[in-house]
Amino acid sequence: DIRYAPGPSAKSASWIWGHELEAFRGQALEVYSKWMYTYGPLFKINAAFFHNDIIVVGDHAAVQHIFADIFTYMKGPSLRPITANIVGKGVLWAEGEDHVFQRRLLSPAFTLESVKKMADVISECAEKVQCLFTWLEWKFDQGKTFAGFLGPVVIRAFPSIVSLSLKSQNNTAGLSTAQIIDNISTFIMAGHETTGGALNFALMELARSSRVQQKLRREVQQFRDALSYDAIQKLEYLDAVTKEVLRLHPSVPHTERVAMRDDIIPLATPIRMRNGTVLTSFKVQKGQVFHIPLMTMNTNPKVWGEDAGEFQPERWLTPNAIRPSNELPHGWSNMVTFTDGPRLCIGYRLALFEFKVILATLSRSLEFHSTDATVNRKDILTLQPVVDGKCGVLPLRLTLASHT
Ligand code: HEM
Repeated sequence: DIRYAPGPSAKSASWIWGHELEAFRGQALEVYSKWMYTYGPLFKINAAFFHNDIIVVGDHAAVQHIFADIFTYMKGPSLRPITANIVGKGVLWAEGEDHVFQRRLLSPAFTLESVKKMADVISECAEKVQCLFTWLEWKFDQGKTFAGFLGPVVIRAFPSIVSLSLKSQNNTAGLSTAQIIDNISTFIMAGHETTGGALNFALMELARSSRVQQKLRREVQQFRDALSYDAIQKLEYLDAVTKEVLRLHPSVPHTERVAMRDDIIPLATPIRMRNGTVLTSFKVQKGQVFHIPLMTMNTNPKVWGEDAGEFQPERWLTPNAIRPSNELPHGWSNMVTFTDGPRLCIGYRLALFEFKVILATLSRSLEFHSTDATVNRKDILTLQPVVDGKCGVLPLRLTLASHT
Protein backbone atom coordinates (compact mmCIF):
# COMPACT_ATOMS: atom_id res chain seq x y z
CA ASP A 1 0.00 0.00 0.00
CA ILE A 2 1.41 3.33 -1.08
CA ARG A 3 0.48 4.81 2.35
CA TYR A 4 3.59 3.04 3.64
CA ALA A 5 5.91 4.59 1.06
CA PRO A 6 9.05 6.16 2.53
CA GLY A 7 9.37 9.94 2.69
CA PRO A 8 9.90 12.93 4.97
CA SER A 9 7.90 12.64 8.19
CA ALA A 10 4.38 14.01 8.26
CA LYS A 11 5.35 15.89 11.43
CA SER A 12 7.84 18.00 9.46
CA ALA A 13 5.07 19.16 7.09
CA SER A 14 3.28 22.49 7.42
CA TRP A 15 -0.41 21.96 8.23
CA ILE A 16 -1.43 24.14 5.29
CA TRP A 17 1.41 23.77 2.75
CA GLY A 18 2.35 20.15 3.43
CA HIS A 19 5.92 19.65 2.23
CA GLU A 20 5.31 21.62 -0.95
CA LEU A 21 6.45 25.04 0.27
CA GLU A 22 9.66 23.61 1.69
CA ALA A 23 10.36 22.01 -1.70
CA PHE A 24 9.63 25.25 -3.57
CA ARG A 25 11.70 27.45 -1.23
CA GLY A 26 15.04 25.79 -1.96
CA GLN A 27 16.99 26.08 -5.17
CA ALA A 28 15.42 24.27 -8.13
CA LEU A 29 14.73 20.65 -7.14
CA GLU A 30 17.33 20.84 -4.34
CA VAL A 31 14.93 19.50 -1.71
CA TYR A 32 13.48 16.73 -3.92
CA SER A 33 17.03 15.69 -4.77
CA LYS A 34 17.99 15.54 -1.10
CA TRP A 35 14.90 13.45 -0.32
CA MET A 36 15.41 11.16 -3.28
CA TYR A 37 18.98 10.45 -2.25
CA THR A 38 17.72 9.78 1.30
CA TYR A 39 14.53 7.78 0.65
CA GLY A 40 15.20 6.27 -2.77
CA PRO A 41 13.66 6.79 -6.21
CA LEU A 42 10.07 6.83 -4.97
CA PHE A 43 8.79 8.67 -1.93
CA LYS A 44 5.67 10.44 -0.81
CA ILE A 45 5.16 13.94 0.53
CA ASN A 46 2.25 15.77 2.12
CA ALA A 47 0.46 18.03 -0.33
CA ALA A 48 -0.70 21.60 0.30
CA PHE A 49 -4.31 22.36 1.24
CA PHE A 50 -5.05 18.89 2.69
CA HIS A 51 -4.87 17.25 -0.73
CA ASN A 52 -4.00 13.54 -0.83
CA ASP A 53 -0.28 12.75 -0.59
CA ILE A 54 1.85 13.31 -3.69
CA ILE A 55 4.18 10.59 -4.95
CA VAL A 56 7.54 11.89 -6.14
CA VAL A 57 8.85 9.32 -8.59
CA GLY A 58 12.25 9.10 -10.26
CA ASP A 59 12.41 5.33 -10.74
CA HIS A 60 13.29 4.74 -14.40
CA ALA A 61 10.77 1.99 -15.09
CA ALA A 62 7.95 3.80 -13.29
CA VAL A 63 8.63 7.08 -15.10
CA GLN A 64 8.84 5.35 -18.47
CA HIS A 65 5.50 3.64 -17.74
CA ILE A 66 3.85 6.94 -16.75
CA PHE A 67 5.14 8.82 -19.81
CA ALA A 68 4.17 5.98 -22.15
CA ASP A 69 0.47 5.87 -21.24
CA ILE A 70 -0.91 9.34 -21.94
CA PHE A 71 -4.51 8.24 -21.55
CA THR A 72 -3.98 7.01 -17.99
CA TYR A 73 -1.55 9.76 -16.89
CA MET A 74 -2.52 13.32 -17.75
CA LYS A 75 -1.25 16.72 -16.72
CA GLY A 76 -2.64 17.84 -13.38
CA PRO A 77 -5.37 20.42 -12.85
CA SER A 78 -2.74 22.75 -11.38
CA LEU A 79 -0.73 22.92 -14.62
CA ARG A 80 -3.41 23.11 -17.29
CA PRO A 81 -5.11 26.44 -16.46
CA ILE A 82 -1.68 28.10 -16.28
CA THR A 83 -0.75 26.65 -19.67
CA ALA A 84 -4.10 27.74 -21.14
CA ASN A 85 -3.58 31.28 -19.80
CA ILE A 86 0.01 31.66 -20.93
CA VAL A 87 0.02 29.99 -24.34
CA GLY A 88 -3.57 28.94 -25.04
CA LYS A 89 -5.11 25.60 -25.84
CA GLY A 90 -2.48 24.18 -28.19
CA VAL A 91 -0.74 20.82 -28.10
CA LEU A 92 1.06 21.55 -24.80
CA TRP A 93 -2.32 21.98 -23.09
CA ALA A 94 -4.42 19.37 -24.93
CA GLU A 95 -5.18 15.95 -23.43
CA GLY A 96 -6.63 12.65 -24.68
CA GLU A 97 -7.98 12.47 -28.23
CA ASP A 98 -7.58 16.24 -28.70
CA HIS A 99 -3.86 15.88 -27.94
CA VAL A 100 -3.44 12.94 -30.33
CA PHE A 101 -5.26 14.91 -33.03
CA GLN A 102 -3.23 18.13 -32.63
CA ARG A 103 0.07 16.27 -32.24
CA ARG A 104 -0.55 14.26 -35.43
CA LEU A 105 -1.18 17.42 -37.44
CA LEU A 106 1.77 19.36 -35.98
CA SER A 107 4.43 16.62 -35.88
CA PRO A 108 5.41 16.85 -39.58
CA ALA A 109 6.71 20.38 -38.89
CA PHE A 110 9.32 19.00 -36.46
CA THR A 111 10.67 15.93 -38.23
CA LEU A 112 14.35 15.59 -39.08
CA GLU A 113 13.58 16.59 -42.69
CA SER A 114 11.69 19.72 -41.59
CA VAL A 115 14.44 20.80 -39.18
CA LYS A 116 17.01 20.30 -41.96
CA LYS A 117 14.95 22.59 -44.20
CA MET A 118 15.05 25.28 -41.48
CA ALA A 119 18.79 24.84 -40.90
CA ASP A 120 20.00 27.65 -43.20
CA VAL A 121 17.64 30.19 -41.66
CA ILE A 122 18.69 29.10 -38.17
CA SER A 123 22.41 29.42 -38.99
CA GLU A 124 21.79 32.89 -40.51
CA CYS A 125 19.97 33.96 -37.37
CA ALA A 126 22.81 32.66 -35.19
CA GLU A 127 25.22 34.82 -37.23
CA LYS A 128 23.01 37.85 -36.62
CA VAL A 129 23.03 37.20 -32.87
CA GLN A 130 26.81 36.81 -32.95
CA CYS A 131 27.29 40.09 -34.87
CA LEU A 132 25.10 41.86 -32.36
CA PHE A 133 27.07 40.41 -29.45
CA THR A 134 30.38 41.32 -31.03
CA TRP A 135 29.12 44.86 -31.32
CA LEU A 136 27.85 44.68 -27.74
CA GLU A 137 31.23 43.61 -26.48
CA TRP A 138 32.02 47.34 -26.26
CA LYS A 139 28.71 48.13 -24.67
CA PHE A 140 28.39 45.38 -22.06
CA ASP A 141 29.20 46.34 -18.52
CA GLN A 142 29.79 43.76 -15.89
CA GLY A 143 26.49 43.09 -14.12
CA LYS A 144 24.09 43.80 -16.97
CA THR A 145 21.22 41.35 -17.14
CA PHE A 146 22.39 38.98 -19.79
CA ALA A 147 19.47 36.53 -19.63
CA GLY A 148 16.85 39.25 -19.79
CA PHE A 149 18.72 40.49 -22.82
CA LEU A 150 19.33 37.16 -24.60
CA GLY A 151 15.66 36.07 -24.71
CA PRO A 152 14.27 39.02 -26.72
CA VAL A 153 17.30 39.10 -29.01
CA VAL A 154 16.94 35.44 -29.91
CA ILE A 155 13.19 35.75 -30.35
CA ARG A 156 13.66 38.78 -32.61
CA ALA A 157 16.19 36.91 -34.69
CA PHE A 158 14.10 33.76 -34.99
CA PRO A 159 10.40 34.55 -35.64
CA SER A 160 10.61 33.32 -39.21
CA ILE A 161 11.22 29.79 -37.90
CA VAL A 162 7.76 29.48 -36.41
CA SER A 163 5.97 30.33 -39.64
CA LEU A 164 8.50 28.33 -41.61
CA SER A 165 7.87 25.25 -39.51
CA LEU A 166 4.13 25.48 -39.99
CA LYS A 167 4.52 26.25 -43.71
CA SER A 168 6.77 23.22 -44.15
CA GLN A 169 3.71 21.01 -43.87
CA ASN A 170 0.28 21.43 -45.39
CA ASN A 171 -1.61 19.41 -42.83
CA THR A 172 -2.72 22.08 -40.40
CA ALA A 173 -6.03 22.22 -42.31
CA GLY A 174 -7.68 20.10 -39.59
CA LEU A 175 -6.92 22.70 -36.90
CA SER A 176 -9.22 25.64 -36.23
CA THR A 177 -7.78 29.16 -36.63
CA ALA A 178 -7.79 29.52 -32.83
CA GLN A 179 -5.85 26.26 -32.48
CA ILE A 180 -3.27 27.37 -35.06
CA ILE A 181 -2.80 30.69 -33.21
CA ASP A 182 -2.56 28.93 -29.84
CA ASN A 183 0.01 26.52 -31.23
CA ILE A 184 2.11 29.38 -32.62
CA SER A 185 2.21 31.02 -29.18
CA THR A 186 2.90 27.57 -27.69
CA PHE A 187 5.93 27.15 -29.95
CA ILE A 188 7.18 30.66 -29.23
CA MET A 189 6.92 30.23 -25.46
CA ALA A 190 7.75 26.52 -25.16
CA GLY A 191 10.52 26.88 -27.71
CA HIS A 192 12.30 30.09 -26.80
CA GLU A 193 11.98 30.21 -23.04
CA THR A 194 13.52 26.72 -22.89
CA THR A 195 16.22 26.97 -25.57
CA GLY A 196 17.18 30.53 -24.54
CA GLY A 197 17.36 29.44 -20.88
CA ALA A 198 19.53 26.43 -21.69
CA LEU A 199 21.88 28.69 -23.70
CA ASN A 200 22.19 31.04 -20.74
CA PHE A 201 23.28 28.17 -18.52
CA ALA A 202 25.63 26.94 -21.24
CA LEU A 203 27.39 30.33 -21.33
CA MET A 204 27.51 30.35 -17.54
CA GLU A 205 29.21 26.92 -17.51
CA LEU A 206 31.67 27.96 -20.22
CA ALA A 207 32.48 31.14 -18.30
CA ARG A 208 33.19 29.02 -15.21
CA SER A 209 35.41 26.53 -16.99
CA SER A 210 38.03 28.06 -19.26
CA ARG A 211 39.29 24.54 -20.02
CA VAL A 212 35.95 23.47 -21.53
CA GLN A 213 35.48 26.84 -23.19
CA GLN A 214 38.88 26.70 -24.90
CA LYS A 215 38.42 23.10 -25.99
CA LEU A 216 35.04 23.91 -27.50
CA ARG A 217 36.36 27.06 -29.23
CA ARG A 218 39.28 25.11 -30.69
CA GLU A 219 36.93 22.48 -32.12
CA VAL A 220 34.60 25.07 -33.61
CA GLN A 221 37.38 27.28 -35.01
CA GLN A 222 39.11 24.33 -36.65
CA PHE A 223 35.89 23.25 -38.34
CA ARG A 224 35.84 25.06 -41.67
CA ASP A 225 32.52 23.80 -43.10
CA ALA A 226 29.31 25.82 -42.94
CA LEU A 227 27.22 24.83 -39.92
CA SER A 228 24.57 22.85 -41.79
CA TYR A 229 22.48 20.26 -39.94
CA ASP A 230 24.65 17.34 -41.03
CA ALA A 231 27.93 19.21 -40.55
CA ILE A 232 27.21 20.19 -36.97
CA GLN A 233 26.65 16.55 -35.98
CA LYS A 234 30.37 16.01 -36.62
CA LEU A 235 31.36 18.31 -33.76
CA GLU A 236 31.83 15.77 -30.98
CA TYR A 237 32.82 18.08 -28.19
CA LEU A 238 29.96 20.47 -28.97
CA ASP A 239 27.64 17.46 -28.70
CA ALA A 240 29.12 16.50 -25.32
CA VAL A 241 28.80 20.08 -24.03
CA THR A 242 25.17 20.18 -25.23
CA LYS A 243 24.29 16.95 -23.45
CA GLU A 244 26.03 18.04 -20.27
CA VAL A 245 24.26 21.43 -20.16
CA LEU A 246 20.88 19.81 -20.77
CA ARG A 247 21.59 17.15 -18.13
CA LEU A 248 22.54 19.65 -15.40
CA HIS A 249 20.19 22.46 -16.36
CA PRO A 250 17.04 20.90 -17.85
CA SER A 251 14.84 23.82 -18.90
CA VAL A 252 11.77 22.06 -17.46
CA PRO A 253 13.08 20.86 -14.06
CA HIS A 254 10.02 18.85 -13.08
CA THR A 255 6.64 17.86 -14.41
CA GLU A 256 3.42 16.50 -12.99
CA ARG A 257 0.90 13.81 -13.90
CA VAL A 258 -2.37 12.57 -12.41
CA ALA A 259 -3.67 8.97 -12.70
CA MET A 260 -7.01 8.89 -14.53
CA ARG A 261 -7.72 5.31 -13.40
CA ASP A 262 -6.36 2.69 -11.01
CA ASP A 263 -3.14 1.14 -12.28
CA ILE A 264 -0.10 -0.94 -11.38
CA ILE A 265 3.28 0.72 -11.95
CA PRO A 266 6.46 -1.36 -12.40
CA LEU A 267 9.66 -0.42 -10.59
CA ALA A 268 13.25 -0.81 -11.80
CA THR A 269 14.53 -0.66 -8.21
CA PRO A 270 12.45 -2.42 -5.53
CA ILE A 271 11.38 -0.08 -2.72
CA ARG A 272 11.28 -0.92 0.98
CA MET A 273 8.08 0.39 2.50
CA ARG A 274 7.88 1.71 6.05
CA ASN A 275 6.04 -1.44 7.15
CA GLY A 276 8.99 -3.58 5.99
CA THR A 277 7.51 -4.98 2.76
CA VAL A 278 9.57 -4.72 -0.42
CA LEU A 279 7.72 -3.85 -3.64
CA THR A 280 8.75 -4.46 -7.24
CA SER A 281 5.61 -2.73 -8.51
CA PHE A 282 2.94 -0.67 -6.80
CA LYS A 283 -0.78 0.00 -7.08
CA VAL A 284 -2.08 3.50 -7.60
CA GLN A 285 -5.59 4.78 -7.38
CA LYS A 286 -7.39 7.10 -9.73
CA GLY A 287 -6.61 10.71 -8.77
CA GLN A 288 -3.07 9.99 -7.51
CA VAL A 289 -0.80 12.98 -8.21
CA PHE A 290 2.82 12.34 -9.26
CA HIS A 291 5.69 14.77 -9.33
CA ILE A 292 8.42 13.69 -11.73
CA PRO A 293 11.68 15.45 -10.81
CA LEU A 294 13.44 15.48 -14.20
CA MET A 295 16.42 17.46 -12.90
CA THR A 296 16.92 15.12 -9.93
CA MET A 297 16.82 12.10 -12.23
CA ASN A 298 19.46 13.68 -14.49
CA THR A 299 21.81 14.34 -11.59
CA ASN A 300 21.32 11.37 -9.24
CA PRO A 301 24.83 10.30 -8.06
CA LYS A 302 23.59 6.71 -7.68
CA VAL A 303 22.94 6.70 -11.42
CA TRP A 304 25.46 9.19 -12.85
CA GLY A 305 28.31 8.68 -10.37
CA GLU A 306 29.77 10.76 -7.56
CA ASP A 307 30.56 13.65 -9.93
CA ALA A 308 26.91 13.78 -11.08
CA GLY A 309 26.56 17.43 -10.02
CA GLU A 310 29.69 18.58 -11.87
CA PHE A 311 29.90 19.96 -15.38
CA GLN A 312 32.05 17.32 -17.10
CA PRO A 313 31.33 17.09 -20.86
CA GLU A 314 34.07 14.43 -21.13
CA ARG A 315 31.79 11.89 -19.46
CA TRP A 316 29.92 11.65 -22.79
CA LEU A 317 33.12 10.86 -24.71
CA THR A 318 34.87 8.49 -22.31
CA PRO A 319 34.10 4.79 -22.75
CA ASN A 320 32.24 3.33 -19.74
CA ALA A 321 32.03 6.71 -17.97
CA ILE A 322 28.26 6.40 -18.25
CA ARG A 323 26.30 3.31 -17.31
CA PRO A 324 24.82 1.10 -20.02
CA SER A 325 21.57 2.52 -21.35
CA ASN A 326 19.38 -0.18 -19.77
CA GLU A 327 20.43 1.19 -16.36
CA LEU A 328 19.63 4.77 -17.30
CA PRO A 329 16.31 6.51 -17.91
CA HIS A 330 14.51 6.10 -21.23
CA GLY A 331 14.61 9.26 -23.33
CA TRP A 332 16.87 11.39 -25.53
CA SER A 333 20.50 10.45 -24.68
CA ASN A 334 19.19 8.44 -21.71
CA MET A 335 17.94 11.54 -19.97
CA VAL A 336 14.49 12.89 -19.24
CA THR A 337 15.23 16.51 -20.20
CA PHE A 338 12.64 16.30 -23.02
CA THR A 339 10.53 13.63 -21.20
CA ASP A 340 9.62 10.52 -23.14
CA GLY A 341 6.79 8.71 -24.94
CA PRO A 342 3.98 10.27 -26.97
CA ARG A 343 4.39 13.65 -25.23
CA LEU A 344 8.15 13.84 -25.69
CA CYS A 345 9.03 17.46 -26.50
CA ILE A 346 7.79 17.93 -30.08
CA GLY A 347 10.57 20.46 -30.78
CA TYR A 348 13.59 18.59 -29.40
CA ARG A 349 15.40 18.23 -32.75
CA LEU A 350 14.88 21.89 -33.52
CA ALA A 351 15.97 22.83 -29.99
CA LEU A 352 19.18 20.80 -30.23
CA PHE A 353 20.09 22.24 -33.60
CA GLU A 354 19.36 25.83 -32.52
CA PHE A 355 21.30 25.32 -29.31
CA LYS A 356 24.33 23.89 -31.09
CA VAL A 357 24.43 26.46 -33.89
CA ILE A 358 24.11 29.40 -31.52
CA LEU A 359 26.68 28.03 -29.07
CA ALA A 360 29.14 27.21 -31.86
CA THR A 361 28.70 30.60 -33.53
CA LEU A 362 29.05 32.58 -30.30
CA SER A 363 31.97 30.64 -28.86
CA ARG A 364 33.88 30.89 -32.15
CA SER A 365 34.34 34.63 -31.78
CA LEU A 366 33.54 35.56 -28.20
CA GLU A 367 34.97 34.70 -24.81
CA PHE A 368 32.73 34.45 -21.77
CA HIS A 369 33.90 35.41 -18.31
CA SER A 370 32.12 34.97 -14.98
CA THR A 371 31.38 37.87 -12.72
CA ASP A 372 31.47 37.45 -8.95
CA ALA A 373 27.65 37.32 -8.76
CA THR A 374 26.12 34.25 -7.08
CA VAL A 375 23.71 32.56 -9.47
CA ASN A 376 20.81 30.67 -7.88
CA ARG A 377 18.43 28.53 -9.87
CA LYS A 378 14.66 28.46 -9.37
CA ASP A 379 12.02 26.13 -10.78
CA ILE A 380 9.34 28.55 -11.96
CA LEU A 381 7.74 26.28 -14.60
CA THR A 382 11.04 26.69 -16.43
CA LEU A 383 14.52 26.83 -14.91
CA GLN A 384 15.41 30.45 -14.15
CA PRO A 385 18.65 32.02 -12.94
CA VAL A 386 18.18 34.30 -9.94
CA VAL A 387 20.82 36.84 -8.91
CA ASP A 388 20.37 39.24 -5.96
CA GLY A 389 16.70 38.29 -5.79
CA LYS A 390 16.14 39.15 -9.46
CA CYS A 391 14.82 36.41 -11.71
CA GLY A 392 16.03 35.87 -15.27
CA VAL A 393 19.33 37.62 -14.54
CA LEU A 394 22.65 36.08 -15.48
CA PRO A 395 25.53 38.55 -15.53
CA LEU A 396 28.42 37.68 -17.84
CA ARG A 397 31.37 39.58 -19.24
CA LEU A 398 32.21 39.23 -22.93
CA THR A 399 35.47 39.84 -24.77
CA LEU A 400 36.49 39.06 -28.35
CA ALA A 401 38.13 35.68 -28.78
CA SER A 402 41.44 35.32 -30.54
CA HIS A 403 41.40 33.15 -33.65
CA THR A 404 43.59 30.09 -34.03
C1 HEM B 1 16.22 23.03 -24.68
C2 HEM B 1 15.04 23.20 -25.17
C3 HEM B 1 13.79 22.48 -24.76
C4 HEM B 1 13.53 21.71 -23.66
C5 HEM B 1 14.51 21.30 -22.55
C6 HEM B 1 12.16 21.26 -23.75
C7 HEM B 1 11.54 20.43 -22.82
C8 HEM B 1 10.24 19.97 -22.93
C9 HEM B 1 9.62 19.08 -21.99
C10 HEM B 1 10.25 18.52 -20.71
C11 HEM B 1 8.36 18.84 -22.43
C12 HEM B 1 7.31 17.93 -21.78
C13 HEM B 1 6.50 18.68 -20.74
C14 HEM B 1 5.50 17.74 -20.09
O1 HEM B 1 4.87 16.93 -20.76
O2 HEM B 1 5.29 17.86 -18.89
C15 HEM B 1 8.18 19.60 -23.65
C16 HEM B 1 7.02 19.62 -24.40
C17 HEM B 1 6.84 20.42 -25.49
N1 HEM B 1 7.78 21.21 -26.11
FE1 HEM B 1 9.72 21.40 -25.57
N2 HEM B 1 11.59 21.79 -24.87
C18 HEM B 1 12.55 22.52 -25.53
C19 HEM B 1 12.41 23.19 -26.74
C20 HEM B 1 11.25 23.23 -27.49
C21 HEM B 1 11.11 23.84 -28.80
C22 HEM B 1 12.23 24.50 -29.59
C23 HEM B 1 9.79 23.72 -29.16
C24 HEM B 1 9.07 24.18 -30.40
C25 HEM B 1 9.38 25.16 -31.17
C26 HEM B 1 9.11 23.01 -28.08
C27 HEM B 1 7.78 22.71 -28.06
C28 HEM B 1 7.19 21.86 -27.16
C29 HEM B 1 5.78 21.47 -27.22
C30 HEM B 1 4.76 21.97 -28.22
C31 HEM B 1 5.57 20.56 -26.19
C32 HEM B 1 4.27 19.82 -25.85
C33 HEM B 1 4.30 18.48 -26.57
C34 HEM B 1 3.12 17.58 -26.23
O3 HEM B 1 2.60 17.68 -25.12
O4 HEM B 1 2.77 16.77 -27.09
N3 HEM B 1 10.03 22.72 -27.10
N4 HEM B 1 9.34 20.27 -23.95
